[in-house]
Amino acid sequence: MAPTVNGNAANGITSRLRKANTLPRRAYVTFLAGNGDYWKGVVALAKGLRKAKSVYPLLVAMLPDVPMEHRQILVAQGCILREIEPLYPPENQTEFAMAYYVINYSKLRIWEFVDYSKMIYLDGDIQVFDNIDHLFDLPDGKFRAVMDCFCERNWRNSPQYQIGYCQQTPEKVQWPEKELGPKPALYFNAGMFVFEPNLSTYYDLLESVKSTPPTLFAEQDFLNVFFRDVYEPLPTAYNLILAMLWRHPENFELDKVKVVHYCADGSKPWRFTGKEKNMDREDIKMLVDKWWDIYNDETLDYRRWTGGFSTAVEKPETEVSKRGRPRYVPAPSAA
Ligand SMILES: O=c1ccn([C@@H]2O[C@H](COP(=O)(O)OP(=O)(O)O)[C@@H](O)[C@H]2O)c(=O)[nH]1
Ligand SMILES: OC[C@H]1O[C@H](O[C@@H]2[C@@H](O)[C@H](O)[C@@H](O)[C@H](O)[C@@H]2O)[C@H](O)[C@@H](O)[C@H]1O
Ligand SMILES: [Mn+2]
Repeated sequence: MAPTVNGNAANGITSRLRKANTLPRRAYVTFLAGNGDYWKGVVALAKGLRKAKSVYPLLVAMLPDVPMEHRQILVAQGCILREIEPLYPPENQTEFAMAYYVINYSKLRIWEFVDYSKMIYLDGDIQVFDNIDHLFDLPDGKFRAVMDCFCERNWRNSPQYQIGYCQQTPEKVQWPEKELGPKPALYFNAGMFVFEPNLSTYYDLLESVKSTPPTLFAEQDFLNVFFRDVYEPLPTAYNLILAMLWRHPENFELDKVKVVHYCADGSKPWRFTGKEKNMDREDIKMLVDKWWDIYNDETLDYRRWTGGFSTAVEKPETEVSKRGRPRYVPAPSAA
């Protein structure tokens, strides 16, 4: 039986639910590792999707090291937890832009979530301020994500940064084809992307990781090469990398931004001090406050949610998968 929803939303939502049982299954998915404080980002994301009236659940692909206390908090917020095995790149001497990026290869496990036909991946340091469910309706067969920016210091070891080239303003500094060869293909930020889980793609990814020497931006670089031929850029409004505020403000309108990615140094809202470079900007402080408004809004807590069907805590019936690892075959919430 479909979950009860308030008044007039009931019919629309219930009929959507009935259809959902026959239409392809869709969900948002994030990644959580370790016993640090990223779980706060996931709580805010679950509440933000509810506030934006998304009708799709939020899965959390989590490494085994996520402590029970954090798991319980996330389930209480309506998240669907799915434990994944870590995935590491080949042994290497590469200095990642951030040492912890090595765990981000584990994100690739989400291609195995083939009980969903289409998913939107969102980093735990992302917030969705406006409904983006319509992205699920875009044609299949593409990898959709927002273009990144090369101007921040953590790109200092890249050829782009060293010559001052950025794909956000390709006319400002021309790419020197003679000296450096063909211009780099369009490059996306891997903090948000629309994709289709698929087992053969998943196995290709696993094989390709084994033979691809890691580089500066770890799995983000890897994904950019792997999906190069099917990558379709999304507008900046769907993943505003905060550094764009001071690097390329002309490339977007802040009041039209739907998704904010708190990836600039010092911008993680749950540990914000305002002391790092650019963190004293009024727009940064406004966006961090907007994040906290959602995180602290108890009316958005799952247990109190009366705003309509959103992140379903599905009653899993275990089904032993081919590898004997119990996989959950979610069913629509019976609540
Ligand atoms: O200790 C950590 C570090 C990262 N992450 C996850 O990995 C994602 C990518 O890391 P991060 O967002 O810090 O990278 P950035 O986008 O800032 O480069 C995070 O959003 C989290 O979802 C995590 O769960 N625990
Ligand atoms: O493991 C590599 C990571 O690379 C990306 O983050 C970077 C990148 O966007 C740079 O361009 C920014 O300058 C930087 O701030 C930011 O941290 C993804 O957001 C993250 O999910 C993950 O893939
Ligand atoms: Mn991020």
